Amino acid sequence: MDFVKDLDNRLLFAVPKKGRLYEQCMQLLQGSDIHFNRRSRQDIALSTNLPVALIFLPAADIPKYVAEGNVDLGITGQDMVEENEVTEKITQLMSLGFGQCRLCVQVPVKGEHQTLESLCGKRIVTSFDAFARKVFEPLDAKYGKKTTINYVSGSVEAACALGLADGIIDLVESGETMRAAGLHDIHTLMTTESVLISNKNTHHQDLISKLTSRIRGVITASKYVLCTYNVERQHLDLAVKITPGRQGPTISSLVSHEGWVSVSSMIEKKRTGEIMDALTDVGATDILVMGFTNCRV
Ligand SMILES: Nc1ncnc2c1ncn2[C@@H]1O[C@H](COP(=O)(O)OP(=O)(O)OP(=O)(O)O)[C@@H](O)[C@H]1O
Ligand SMILES: O=P(O)(O)OC[C@H]1O[C@H](OP(=O)(O)OP(=O)(O)O)[C@H](O)[C@@H]1O
Repeated sequence: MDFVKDLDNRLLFAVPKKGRLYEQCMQLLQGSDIHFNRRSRQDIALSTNLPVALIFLPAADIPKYVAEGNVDLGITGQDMVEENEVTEKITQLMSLGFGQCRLCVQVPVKGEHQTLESLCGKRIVTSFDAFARKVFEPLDAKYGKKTTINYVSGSVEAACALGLADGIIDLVESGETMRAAGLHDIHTLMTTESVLISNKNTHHQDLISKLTSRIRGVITASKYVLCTYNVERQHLDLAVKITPGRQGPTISSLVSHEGWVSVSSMIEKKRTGEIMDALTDVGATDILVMGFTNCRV
């Protein structure tokens, strides 16, 4: 296939080729009806139903490609955007609600250096060397010291045990990797999650709006469920307070039961149990909760 020719006029959409964000990105693309066939080991896949080409890249490189206009749209971590120092050069379209973790300075639990000041002038190992410089350069200037910052691309937590570092800067989600390495965090530099970003001068604004709206629909659908129930009209006010909906509930009369209405409302998925209990308490019956895979609300 002549990819260069086939890429002409397509929106180039960079997604992580592996790692922590990969699976959820693939689910997001599927939910957004962006169809493609990716052949084994190929890093470019043409969409079969939209003028889009998916470019599979390391998450760490995506912010630069987007900022420089090599691709139009991308999914990566907010941490990667800041590490690449391109926050001002890209448009951040939306947070995607996965890949949530913290970027932390970590040291051995029983180590000699337990504060940033104490680490100043010592050795730091990290994949986030720009962040590390931002933290330690001001301290170096203040204390007249020179902190050594060494870049590694992965398994950062091993550095202290190997005697290569006095502290590290890396991501923490559950904290399992950190604890397994005998480390604890002494300072959080940022909290992060995955983000959808675009190039500021892309010629594909209309298509980006369309894709953004599809992706927002999938994310919203994952957070909400549709709740329907019947309730006596005299208790409707109480019930509506429990399920106000995003823009007010839909209410229709129940022809077969005089004085009763049927209510349908979106509710937050994580509050389902609590809401069903409260509806039962105000006399609602036939309470049904249904998930949906996509929406435009
Ligand atoms: N443990 C985690 N929990 C949640 N999100 C994470 C976690 N680790 C990384 N991320 C997010 O995923 C992004 C990519 O990290 P990941 O470790 O997958 O990178 P990678 O180096 O491309 O992959 P790999 O580790 O497979 O080489 C990070 O920038 C961060 O935003
Ligand atoms: O707090 P936790 O839930 O244990 O997650 C944190 C770990 O996840 C990431 O690494 P990943 O497993 O993606 O591999 P890597 O070290 O090769 O980047 C990150 O770099 C930490 O090592």
